[in-house]
Amino acid sequence: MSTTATYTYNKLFKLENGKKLRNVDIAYQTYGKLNAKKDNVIWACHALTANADVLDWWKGLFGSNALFNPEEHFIICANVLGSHYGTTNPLSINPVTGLPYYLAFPEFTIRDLVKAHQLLAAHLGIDHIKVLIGGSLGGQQAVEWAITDSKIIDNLILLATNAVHSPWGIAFNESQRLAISTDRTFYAQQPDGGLKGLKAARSIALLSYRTYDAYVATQLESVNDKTGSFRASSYQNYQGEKLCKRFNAYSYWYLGKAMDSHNVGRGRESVISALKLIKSNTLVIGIENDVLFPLVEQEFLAKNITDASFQSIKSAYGHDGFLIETDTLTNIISNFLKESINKKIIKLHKTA
Ligand SMILES: CC(=O)SCCNC(=O)CCNC(=O)[C@H](O)C(C)(C)COP(=O)(O)OP(=O)(O)OC[C@H]1O[C@@H](n2cnc3c(N)ncnc32)[C@H](O)[C@@H]1OP(=O)(O)O
Ligand SMILES: N[C@@H](CCO)C(=O)O
Repeated sequence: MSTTATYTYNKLFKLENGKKLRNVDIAYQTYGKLNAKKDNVIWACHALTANADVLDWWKGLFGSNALFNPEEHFIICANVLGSHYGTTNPLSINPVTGLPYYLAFPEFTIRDLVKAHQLLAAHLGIDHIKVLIGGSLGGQQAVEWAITDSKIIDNLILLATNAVHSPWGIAFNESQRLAISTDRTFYAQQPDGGLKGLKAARSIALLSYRTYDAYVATQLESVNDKTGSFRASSYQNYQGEKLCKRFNAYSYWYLGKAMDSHNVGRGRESVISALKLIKSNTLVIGIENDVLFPLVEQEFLAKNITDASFQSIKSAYGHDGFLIETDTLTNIISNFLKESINKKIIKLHKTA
């Protein structure tokens, strides 16, 4: 059983920067049924350009016959604030002006994305999450959520993510915004504004999601006599155009800024003391040749979250491997969840 729905938060939604949004829509999908004990919730947080349909974009890990399946679990995934897929975003109508926001949309942070999803959880009557999982920007949300409300999360799974977005990551995002800003249609504020810029931005982003080896494996020329029209060039164009067919430049611009804002130490004693607030049983997974979120960032998370273990995986894809290496991830995560049950049994014996 799957449900696609939108929850509208009718009160003023106060952002971290103090600005307010009215009537925030939160688009979400659920799969399966909440059991009587309300202890089978799997909440997936999506990354930069995905949507609420986790069974579609995380096939292999989510789906019938997969580890996270709707027969056994109540799976929830919500589209993030500012994104293109149904949640309030820069193309939404500003109730004050009656016109789309475009660049009048307020900037927001990862904490705002989490706050919206916490409101949705309250609306759905979810007060206990068996597994909270996310990769990349999804992992940034999951770690923030766990810091603010660890007691409701039994198991936290963080993939290819970090505690603070790095100068390197911010530089990639800024380069993408520079590409969008060279497209004058972006400032015309129309639904398809900035699409040429978005195409270039995705092409830049791809370089951080893939690796040298992946390009050699998939885009190497089979002949030696070419001086132009290279496969790698065609691939960059194709990938840019593919995103433009399903996303908008304004959401992309704002979501990159939200990613830049990610710093679990902001307004708290320190990054480490913020991570220490997480009491959930935690698994951190990194990808060996991830150039955007290098392993050192996941090692840092695992070292400073009290009850955390760390695993690294290999992926020819690099960073995007967290979306693709679902067989390996299924093995690692199912072992982690089995150990989590054992830990619970040991704890029960100790307290009995
Ligand atoms: C409505 C929706 O689609 S919703 C959301 C879907 N997306 C998401 O959820 C975001 C997360 N997903 C992703 O970022 C990506 O889908 C990933 C990382 C999982 C996989 O990326 P892909 O682009 O599928 O893989 P890859 O990098 O191997 O590229 C393959 C594509 O490039 C094309 N391609 C490969 N080489 C070339 C080339 N030299 N020239 C032109 N095209 C090429 C392939 O034909 C293929 O095209 P297709 O996507 O139309 O089938
Ligand atoms: N490829 C991912 C971003 C990488 O985290 C996406 O487009 O959502």
